[in-house]
Amino acid sequence: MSFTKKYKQALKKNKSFLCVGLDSDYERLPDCLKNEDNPMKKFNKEIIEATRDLVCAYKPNAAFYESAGKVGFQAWEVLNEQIGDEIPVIADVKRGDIGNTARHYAKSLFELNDFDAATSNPYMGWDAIEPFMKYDDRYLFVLAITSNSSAKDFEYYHDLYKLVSKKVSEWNEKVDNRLGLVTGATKPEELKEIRKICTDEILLIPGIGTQGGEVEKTIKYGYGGSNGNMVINVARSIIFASSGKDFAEKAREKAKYYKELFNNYL
Ligand SMILES: O=C(O)c1cc(=O)[nH]c(=O)n1[C@@H]1O[C@H](COP(=O)(O)O)[C@@H](O)[C@H]1O
Repeated sequence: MSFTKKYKQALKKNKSFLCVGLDSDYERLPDCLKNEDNPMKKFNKEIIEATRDLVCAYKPNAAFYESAGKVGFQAWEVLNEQIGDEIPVIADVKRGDIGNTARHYAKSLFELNDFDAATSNPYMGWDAIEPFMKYDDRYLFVLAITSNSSAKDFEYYHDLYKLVSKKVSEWNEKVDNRLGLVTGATKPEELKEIRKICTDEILLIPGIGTQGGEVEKTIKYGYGGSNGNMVINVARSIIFASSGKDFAEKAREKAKYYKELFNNYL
């Protein structure tokens, strides 16, 4: 099933714009898991089981898996299986490279690992994106305005984030609307501008929770098309809500809180 279809089904079933970020930092895993064969795998399993009816997507960020070495690679490889067929998985890898190399990134993410979507840095332009689009049921989220303070170094220059949004909207005509944008929740006014350009694209919106992003404005400005088209990511505030034995239970409570908070502003 395509990313878009899976996303829409999960949205409808769970009535939630929440995406749980599986940024399972090895150093922060609860002590009670330290004796497991693979603590990261077990942690993810518990978090997924505790939240799967509360989300429209999951977003694991590759950095946390790569930095854990073998344990991390093993945990990365089983994510799709652990999550199952009903919830889409966005591999946050921010890949962007010359076409020949990008082809291998796409193969790794969409063939070997079978993720539903990925993230990409658009700095190198269309030929860095095209190889991902050869997989005609997959989706790619392109960075437009990021949540960090140094976004100002490049992303505002000549309104670069708006140019990226315009390009994505243009490209979408040739790739059957399989490109979306990443727009940080810490920058709601820019999100509003992006939504004017990309009226129907799915927006991946990180930055709520630990980074202090704006919830009310995010929902107000981010909602697009007939069913909202937002994937609002929260990672640390949910998955590390407790470092005790009740970590999964507390993660569920937090996920429920965010799901309802988002829905209250609709
Ligand atoms: O592409 C992203 O997901 C992303 C873009 C951005 O502008 N800001 C941002 O925080 N992210 C990612 O979103 C997640 C945010 O995690 P928390 O701050 O713990 O909720 C991390 O995986 C970041 O790498």
